[in-house]
Amino acid sequence: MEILFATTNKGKVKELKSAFKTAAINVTLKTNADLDRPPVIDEYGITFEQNAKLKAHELANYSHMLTIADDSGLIVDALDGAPGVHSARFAGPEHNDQKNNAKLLAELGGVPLKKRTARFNTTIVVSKPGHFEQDLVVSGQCEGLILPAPQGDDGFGYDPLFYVPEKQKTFAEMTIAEKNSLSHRGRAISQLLKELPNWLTQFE
Ligand SMILES: O=c1nc[nH]c2c1ncn2[C@H]1C[C@H](O)[C@@H](COP(=O)(O)OP(=O)(O)OP(=O)(O)O)O1
Ligand SMILES: [Mg+2]
Repeated sequence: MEILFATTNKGKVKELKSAFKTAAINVTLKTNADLDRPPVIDEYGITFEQNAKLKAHELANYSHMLTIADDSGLIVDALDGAPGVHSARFAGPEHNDQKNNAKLLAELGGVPLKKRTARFNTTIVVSKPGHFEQDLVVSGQCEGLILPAPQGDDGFGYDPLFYVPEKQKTFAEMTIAEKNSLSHRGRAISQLLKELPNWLTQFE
């Protein structure tokens, strides 16, 4: 079976591919990078689910493929839940991972470690062209702390600042398999793998 992962984020692709491989799921995963001039999605939703659906539906319509989309973000308690659904564009129009991390550290300047609690959320939507009312929606969360300085070189996005107390490591200090075993995205993917076979039967 061929599925489109409607994303431009190579880090997400590595994690989903690794999880599918571990679960021995026999799926060929394509991404936006495999399409000819894929649409750029305006993620104007106010929830992760809305944004995941915007991505899944536009790319399903464009590709005519069964399509998965992932909308994720970091929810920081001391910032009243910011950056949340705005995590990708936290640093403004010229955002990138480095600028987003710098902005997060600046906003949390002077906040002691025990008040730097945060969680990641991933919401994944699976859409079949022509059947959007039957979307499959799953989510996962992971609790952690925002460190005052980056630690580790792996991963992407806010990974070097996101510390998981049980592992005494940031996401950027974990292998993909270890991150998937406890991360927001890993948990959402586990739920997806549990629900997908039964969800697919309604289209047989
Ligand atoms: O596991 C993660 N570890 C660290 N950072 C993460 C993670 N997961 C999402 N993030 C960051 C990346 C981006 O700044 C924002 C999500 O934004 P989000 O719109 O979902 O993804 P994106 O724009 O990078 O790719 P796309 O929309 O094409 O799937 O949060
Ligand atoms: Mg995005």
